[in-house]
Amino acid sequence: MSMLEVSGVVKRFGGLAALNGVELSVRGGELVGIIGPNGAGKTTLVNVVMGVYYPDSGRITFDGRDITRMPPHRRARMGLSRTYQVPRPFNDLKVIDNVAVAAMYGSKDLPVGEAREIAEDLLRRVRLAERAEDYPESLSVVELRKLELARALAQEAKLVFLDEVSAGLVGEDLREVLSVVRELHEGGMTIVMIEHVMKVIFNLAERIVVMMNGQKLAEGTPSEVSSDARVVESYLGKRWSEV
Ligand SMILES: Nc1ncnc2c1ncn2[C@@H]1O[C@H](COP(=O)(O)OP(=O)(O)OP(=O)(O)O)[C@@H](O)[C@H]1O
Repeated sequence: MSMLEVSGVVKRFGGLAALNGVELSVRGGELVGIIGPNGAGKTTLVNVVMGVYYPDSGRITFDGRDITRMPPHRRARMGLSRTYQVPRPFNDLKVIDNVAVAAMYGSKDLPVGEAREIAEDLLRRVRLAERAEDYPESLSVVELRKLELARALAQEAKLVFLDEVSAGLVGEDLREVLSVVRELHEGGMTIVMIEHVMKVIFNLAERIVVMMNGQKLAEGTPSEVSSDARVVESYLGKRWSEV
């Protein structure tokens, strides 16, 4: 059974249908990639699943419950989480406390000591343990991305959306973040990666959903999608290795 099921979701902003009947299904433990050009509706899809906006029509279920009109904090408590394109840590808190605060947010009566233990464990999982006692302003871009990941996972996440976790990273930094994502996936986390470019997720995602104009244009394994005629014609016009 799917962990997350998005069916027929429409979200309009004025006259524009940012989402125009989107279908998405994610099974527990999967790593799914969502790609598409600027304005395809990727971020709006994340926002609608997280409850930032309610859809104009359609239905969203998570863990067997209809969450279409559930408030965001209750979705978070059910284990839905996300990272943001632009990390927003608390700069006056140490790295470990940034994660501990995220663990305490919304969960009733979690003692500080336990929140710090959770934070320590998460920092190890994202390979940031050695920076635990430092402040966010001293972190590099890739380290900030890892902090953002740890914060997103802190509330007992079951499914996490990674919104362009690779943005601005190249070479060793890109490989490092992607191997952290791979390890989280291997540890059982359900992950949906939103990316601009296919090559970032080609070797990582089991399944790729291509979005275009608020709809799903294609879906399949990375090799199926990259040889799909509709995708090549309407989205690419160039070789996958270039996008
Ligand atoms: N709050 C909003 N108000 C009005 N229009 C919006 C809003 N959010 C998104 N849109 C519009 O909806 C469409 C889809 O935007 P969205 O950000 O979801 O695309 P995207 O695929 O995430 O693109 P990008 O890769 O640039 O982030 C765009 O035309 C955008 O301008």
